[in-house]
Order: sequence, then C-alpha cells, then structure tokens
Amino acid sequence: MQAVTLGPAGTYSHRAARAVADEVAFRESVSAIVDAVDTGTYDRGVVPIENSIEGSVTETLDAIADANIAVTREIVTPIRHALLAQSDSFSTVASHSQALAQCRTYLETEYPNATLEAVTSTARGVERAREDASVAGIGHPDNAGDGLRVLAEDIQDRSSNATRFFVLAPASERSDAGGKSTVVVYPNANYPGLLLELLEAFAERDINLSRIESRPSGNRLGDYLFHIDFEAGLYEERAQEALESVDDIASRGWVKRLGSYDTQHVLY
Ligand SMILES: O=C(O)C(=O)C[C@]1(C(=O)O)C=C[C@@H](O)C=C1
Repeated sequence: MQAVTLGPAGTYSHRAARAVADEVAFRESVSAIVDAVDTGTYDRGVVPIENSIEGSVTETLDAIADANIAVTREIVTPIRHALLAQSDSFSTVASHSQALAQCRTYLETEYPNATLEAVTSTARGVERAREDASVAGIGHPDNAGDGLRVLAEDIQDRSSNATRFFVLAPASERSDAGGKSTVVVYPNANYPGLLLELLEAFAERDINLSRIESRPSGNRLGDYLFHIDFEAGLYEERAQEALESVDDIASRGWVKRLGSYDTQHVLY
C-alpha cells in the first residue's frame, strides 16, 4: 500500500506513515495530502491532528471538515526534537511552526537572539540548515546525516511531547468498527444551550468525549463547526443513538461521520 504524507523525507509524519505503508509519497502541505486522498490519487494519507504541547493542527481540522474522506486509524508517537546545524554559529532557526512552538522555552533560554523561521516541515528546516551555515533546523536527530551536527537533543519543552496523526482513506472505506470515532458537526444555529445539548447527547449515553474543538465555519463571525472524538465505535447502539440526537441538533446544518478506528502507538 502507498501512503502520502508531509514531506520531504524525514518528517515526523513520514515516520508515522511508515507504520501503515511500505511506500510513502510526499506533499508540501496537509491540504494537498487530504486532497490527494479525496480525489483517489492515494489510498492512504497520514496527517498530524494534535500535539500534547501545542494542541490542534488547525490546517488539518479545516481540510478534513471540507473533504469527503474516512479516518481509519490514529497513530500516536513521541516527538523528540534535536537542534541540527553545520556549527553552533547560526543566527536563524528554521522548522515547522508546531516544532518551533514545542521548543519555545528552550529557544528563548538558549538562543534568545535567533530569528525563528517557519517552514513547511521539520525536514524542510533541516534542508535549509544543510544548505546554509547561518541556519539551524529542528527535527528528528536521524536527519543530521552528513554535514550537520546534532547540537542538542530532547529540546522540546516537555519530555512527554507526543503528536497524534490520523490515517485517512477514501470515504468508501469508512468503518463502524473500532474503539474511537470522529464526527464533524456544523449546527448552523446559535442559541443558549446549543453546545450543552451536543455534550448531553454523549453524556446521557455514558460516552466519553476525548476531544472537542470548535473551528470557525468561515461563513460569518461567531459561527462554528465542532470536531468531536468519542470513545465508542459507530457499531454500538449508544453511539448510533447519540448521533441521531446530534443529527436533530444539527438539522439546519450537517453532521459528517469520519468513521471508527483504533489507536496504534508508534515508537522509533
Ligand atoms: O514537520 C514535520 O515533521 C511534521 O510531520 C509536522 C508536525 C506537525 O504538524 O505537528 C508533526 C509532528 C510534530 O508535532 C511537528 C510537526
């Protein structure tokens, strides 16, 4: 099976994708990965969804809300960042915005004068460092290869740093089996107690929510859609009942069932 993920080679997404596919292809943005699965160019896509320090990857949330795809697995992996450069005399640190944010305290303490440059991925930042002696990259230490020194390891602000990825598949592969499920709800309504009603649909059926995130709908200020992960499979009666209730609450909008899935922990 071939999967598409965030490139170039050496990103954390690449490491997660290797757990689901023998061959991995790359795109430079999350939206392009979601699009490649939505249009049938690839059978699987692997995208970062949230990080234990920095929270949601909003580009992913917005892209999957707009697409017609399924989530077939989640992958959780520890993220341990290293600082990579030709020497310790650099003036710029280039990495993915999530990685820069995950190392904020380290960078402010050790390199308060460095310019931070957000690039499309950690591996792209390491490439910048390989080409330019004034640039350091933040990424997985294995990316050092020839020409770069590992100046520091484990520079993330918390040792428990972990990122959760979704494995995406075409909508036809949506499954009701699995211990968790994800839905996106657009109520297209705004009244006191709307969010409470949504939460009650799950609480009354003893279903634990593991994440709820609101994102602007883009239609008007103050109008939101909700990304909800819950700990039940869509095959379960209680989940079906909860979603019938959610369908009623969102009768003026829509409810997108992305499917049920299990969790895989990947160490590397
Ligand atoms: O740039 C990478 O290496 C990625 O795979 C992206 C990404 C992210 O978007 O969160 C993935 C894991 C880490 O949290 C840092 C960056």
